Amino acid sequence: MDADVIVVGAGVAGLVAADRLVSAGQRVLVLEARDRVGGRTLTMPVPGFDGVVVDQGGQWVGAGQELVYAELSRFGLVTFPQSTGGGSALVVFRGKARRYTGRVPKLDPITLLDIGQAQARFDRLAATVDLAQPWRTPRAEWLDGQTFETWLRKTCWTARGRDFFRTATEAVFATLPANLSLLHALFYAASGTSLETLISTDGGAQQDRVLGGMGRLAERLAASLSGRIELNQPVRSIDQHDDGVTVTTETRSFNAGRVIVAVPPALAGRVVYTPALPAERDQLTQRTPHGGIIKCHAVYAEPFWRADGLSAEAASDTGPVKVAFDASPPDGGPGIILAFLDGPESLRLGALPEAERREAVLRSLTRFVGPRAMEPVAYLERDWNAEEWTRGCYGAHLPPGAWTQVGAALRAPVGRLHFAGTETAERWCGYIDGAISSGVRAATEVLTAAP
Ligand SMILES: Cc1cc2nc3c(=O)[nH]c(=O)nc-3n(C[C@H](O)[C@H](O)[C@H](O)COP(=O)(O)OP(=O)(O)OC[C@H]3O[C@@H](n4cnc5c(N)ncnc54)[C@H](O)[C@@H]3O)c2cc1C
Repeated sequence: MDADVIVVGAGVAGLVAADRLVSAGQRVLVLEARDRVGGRTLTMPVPGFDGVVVDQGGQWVGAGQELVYAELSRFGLVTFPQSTGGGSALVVFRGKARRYTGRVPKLDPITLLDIGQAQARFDRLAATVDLAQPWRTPRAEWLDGQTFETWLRKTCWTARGRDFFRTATEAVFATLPANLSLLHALFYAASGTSLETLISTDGGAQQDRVLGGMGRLAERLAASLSGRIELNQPVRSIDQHDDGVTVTTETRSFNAGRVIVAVPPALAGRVVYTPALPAERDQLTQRTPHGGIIKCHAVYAEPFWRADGLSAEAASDTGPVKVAFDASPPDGGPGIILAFLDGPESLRLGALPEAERREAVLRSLTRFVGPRAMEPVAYLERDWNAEEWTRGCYGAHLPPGAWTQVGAALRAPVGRLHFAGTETAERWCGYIDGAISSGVRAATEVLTAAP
């Protein structure tokens, strides 16, 4: 045996699972396809600015994500508020830009009333979701038998109200409401407290950033697992037999007693299993598509928008950039704007030559902070749709029928195989907090499983 337990995937979920198993005295080996750890978290230096970094993957930690705060503080990593620079946020709706402070964007009263009534109905339904077993939610088949878009068309009184939720859905799920089952939208929101929490900065999921970057968390976890992680080892097949499991990568084979597969379900479905996994599990992995994200950072000599009373936090109902934030370092230095290309826009722009995409992104940012947006001193982007070992972000979403028909296979172990990853989390599904809890849960499953 090469290890008691092999963990496939060195994202936060896999690293946390390995960490907890090692603490419990298990011999662990982590196999990672990439040449780095961290998966969907990745901190990169900004060229030309010593010590300045940007997070090209997951970056925020927010209200209710106690597991992330605890894990960060264990490694001495500190956070600072997203809203450091002050200034007004901006909403560009129907071509009209409006500044606002606080939580509620400045829209006309009828639209705000409509958003309020639809959100209240959504919250009432979300409160009924069984987070551990969404398919057991009251009226689960009815909720799962329609898309979020269908529900919005029935529920919102105004086109503007619908467009608000469409923009919010793209920002949160990186896909259109037409692609989500209503049950999934409700589950995901309840899993992260509420839709409002998911779209909010102060008191919400975008509350704090990590000094030095969120990528440090995976680096610290990996350092404490030193010698137990093999990089550049894409797992191609997993064979279960009477006395253990053989995991085969492109170049080597490894044996262990049990395996934790800590990769998103769609990618887990590309591994060849012997014997074949139960049909329900295979069908699940066929029905967990990813959203689409290109995360872009435009770097300027200074955060010039602050002199205009702007925070660089902006949302728009038209793209290509629909959501932007200030990503400048907290202690002076360059000004950095983070711009998301999400959903179908990310696929469309991802197919363009880099220079054209950059031009489109910067032009889009001029709507938020003016013409100086066109003259960055540096520009970085990461197309997560094109990344071989992610293939779209922020994570998986479930289309109609998937939760109620095959959802039970999401985290059910199969023989000596266990499943982790943020997609399997009950709380903060899709977020780093969910990745942590899933790693802890899978490690506990292994430790309590019959030998
Ligand atoms: C642009 C972006 C912004 C985000 N923003 C936030 C945020 O602000 N806050 C937040 O909480 N979350 C955010 N997220 C989501 C968050 O990053 C993820 O939920 C979390 O990192 C997922 O961790 P994981 O370990 O479950 O999966 P992953 O990080 O995807 O880890 C899976 C690992 O498995 C590896 N792998 C895949 N296939 C194989 C194979 N066959 N063999 C071996 N290894 C394999 C991958 O390389 C990867 O390292 C964001 C994500 C993205 C992409």
